[in-house]
Amino acid sequence: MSAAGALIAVEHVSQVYAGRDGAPNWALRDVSLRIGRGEFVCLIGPSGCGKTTLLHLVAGFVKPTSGTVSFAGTPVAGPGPERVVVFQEYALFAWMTARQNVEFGLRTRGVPRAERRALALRALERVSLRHAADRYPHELSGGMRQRVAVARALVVEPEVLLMDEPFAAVDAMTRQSLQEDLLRLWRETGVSVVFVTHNVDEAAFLAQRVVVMGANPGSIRADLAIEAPHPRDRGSPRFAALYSDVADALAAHHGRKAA
Ligand SMILES: Nc1ncnc2c1ncn2[C@@H]1O[C@H](COP(=O)(O)OP(=O)(O)OP(=O)(O)O)[C@@H](O)[C@H]1O
Repeated sequence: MSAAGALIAVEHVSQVYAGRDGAPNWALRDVSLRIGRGEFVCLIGPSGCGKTTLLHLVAGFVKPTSGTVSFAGTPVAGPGPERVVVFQEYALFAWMTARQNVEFGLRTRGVPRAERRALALRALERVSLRHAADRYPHELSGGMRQRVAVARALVVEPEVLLMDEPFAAVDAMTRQSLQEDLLRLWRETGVSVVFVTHNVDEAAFLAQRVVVMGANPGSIRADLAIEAPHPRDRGSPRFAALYSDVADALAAHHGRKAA
């Protein structure tokens, strides 16, 4: 994929912060990554390897120390509705109902009230939460809150969802159903997904491509194509093989098996 043909093109990006001792901390060093339209890519790696930094560069929250980040052939100069971020948790406004939270992004874009309402309800329907539209975040379970966050992200019809460990804070059963829902929404909308996780099972279940990162300096250590079609059956020998491929790539670069 050429840089011009890629939806997201990260070219020789480094991001340096001042460390505690004053020495440079290479959150990312010379990272290049191209992601195509409609791809589902997981970024996996140990704490501190720069996964969130990379996501935030694509989101336009920060500018790289050096190198370039482009989206659809144009340099990223700041956040935009075509690139929305879904955070791990607590990203909903506590004083707004589920529907008002979903409407928020549309309000800032000047969509008229009646249309906003209809679009928000449709987005909540897509995540099976139409019935909870008038509830406040504290009246929703963790899984429901993340469904609202996904509806809020999708309602603006982004080209890419940038997801930062979005399901890390919920229990295992809820997590699996959120993963299945996300795959369905990805299929239905054609949106691209860049999904940060620490979890090998999650990457093996979701991704078409797993980008393995390492720390000190933050960099890409392996880029694995996962060719198995969705839905993937966790009980199958094929899934066990996928899981091992991802775990082995992580272990090869970090000297141990991940969870
Ligand atoms: N704003 C900042 N100022 C200073 N250092 C930062 C900043 N943001 C990130 N870092 C440092 O950059 C490195 C990469 O951080 P980042 O959060 O991107 O890693 P990560 O792989 O997402 O980690 P985790 O899995 O723990 O969330 C870390 O050493 C972190 O301390």
